Amino acid sequence: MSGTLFPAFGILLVDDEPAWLRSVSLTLERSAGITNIRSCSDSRQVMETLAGGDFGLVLLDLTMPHLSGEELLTLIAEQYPEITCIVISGLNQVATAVNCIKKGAFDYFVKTVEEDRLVGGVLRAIRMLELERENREMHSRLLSGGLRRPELFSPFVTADPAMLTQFAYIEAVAKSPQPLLITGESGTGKELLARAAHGASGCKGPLVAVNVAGLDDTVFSDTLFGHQRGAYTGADQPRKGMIEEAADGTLFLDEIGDLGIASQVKLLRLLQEGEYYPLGSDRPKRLRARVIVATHADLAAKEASGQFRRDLYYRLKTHQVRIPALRDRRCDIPLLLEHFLAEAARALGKKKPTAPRELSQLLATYSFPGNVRELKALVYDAVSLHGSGVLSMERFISAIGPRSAATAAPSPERRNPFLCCERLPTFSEAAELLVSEAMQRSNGNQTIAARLLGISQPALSKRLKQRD
Ligand SMILES: Nc1ncnc2c1ncn2[C@@H]1O[C@H](COP(=O)(O)OP(=O)(O)OP(=O)(O)O)[C@@H](O)[C@H]1O
Repeated sequence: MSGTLFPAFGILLVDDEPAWLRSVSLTLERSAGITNIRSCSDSRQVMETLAGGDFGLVLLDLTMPHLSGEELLTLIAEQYPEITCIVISGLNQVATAVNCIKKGAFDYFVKTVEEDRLVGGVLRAIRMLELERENREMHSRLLSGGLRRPELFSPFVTADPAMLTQFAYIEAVAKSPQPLLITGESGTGKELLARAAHGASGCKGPLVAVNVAGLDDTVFSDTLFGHQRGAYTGADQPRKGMIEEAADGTLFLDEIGDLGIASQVKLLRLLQEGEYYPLGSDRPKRLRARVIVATHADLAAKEASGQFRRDLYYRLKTHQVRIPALRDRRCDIPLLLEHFLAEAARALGKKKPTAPRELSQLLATYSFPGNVRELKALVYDAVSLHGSGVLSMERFISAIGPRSAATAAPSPERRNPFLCCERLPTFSEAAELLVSEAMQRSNGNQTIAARLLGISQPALSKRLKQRD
């Protein structure tokens, strides 16, 4: 839904009857928001027109003076195999239809067919072409391995290959009118990524963010769809909905996993039909914004337990990116630490402090349930208390200590590490193993190893001496 034209490629209508061209063009625009349309009433100009523009789809009349639709179908298939043709004929003849399909037509409609079926066929072709384009784009992106516009992702500090792959994916699907689903734990950067996706879409309009968690169905409808004056008691003034505010831009719905079932139905209808009714109005408005949704929740699990509608889930996950948790991309921790130290020092008007070596080691053992946001807050807190010289570890130790990697809630498979041991180790064997593991994880730093083990540093030192 970039700019104002949909789809991103052109659709050429070919028919020798100008009245029919006007009527189809109007139908496609009114019922499906299709605006990237050009018409041609002279069959001899079709090939020249195709040569001059970025066309993806041609709607072709069969019976025309000079060149027939079937002749054009053959020419287009030869010279522009990437263009899809739909034949629209005044005749309902099975043999002709079969012949056209054999020549490569995507579909065949009779002019008297109901509008809905024709529009449905055109939308199907658009969807297929979009998927093909995305596929090609992804393929070339993977082969070239680079980003087209790396500056869009510059707010992200990362060297993680999985993150960089997600950026390439975001660029590949940037112009798709289909929704984009961003998942990831709280604080991983979902909103930051939504902003990058908005930038990559090239849409001229704004990004309008709405946190839908906790909105009841009426507030949800009012916020998104707006209302007319007098729509309900207290609606003294008309109100534009967020969908309208986001026109030609992006509507970002955060915390989508917490949306109630009634509102889920409304969102699905909006995405399927591309239109909505402001409260109190019986005149539909078109959705002219791209929709990006984000959640920290496990939508698959919510769908399985009946808390999230399956049809909406499938619709939303057409394009999906998952941002890994910070603990799963530990190589980013030192980079983010340096970045936030410099950023916090700038913001607080201080000289950038030097981080002690042990700090990186301590952070490397921590599970960061609040992800990047938590690391950022920790660094800002420490820098704000900092005087001069080397940054103190104190704030980090007091914040991280009680919830460090060793004491964080264990995952189910780690709850009992002895499950697979046929013979249980003795107390002293288990203690020895624990000490070795802690020393390894802390790179030999006794202060950190002691914290991991939940004992004091002198107690650990005594144990280590006993080993020697
Ligand atoms: N890779 C990164 N580099 C730099 N800053 C980042 C990065 N990831 C996240 N941030 C920063 O961390 C903070 C949290 O990011 P953001 O709000 O996008 O997370 P979120 O996943 O949307 O969180 P929530 O689920 O709680 O809404 C922001 O200040 C953001 O700028």
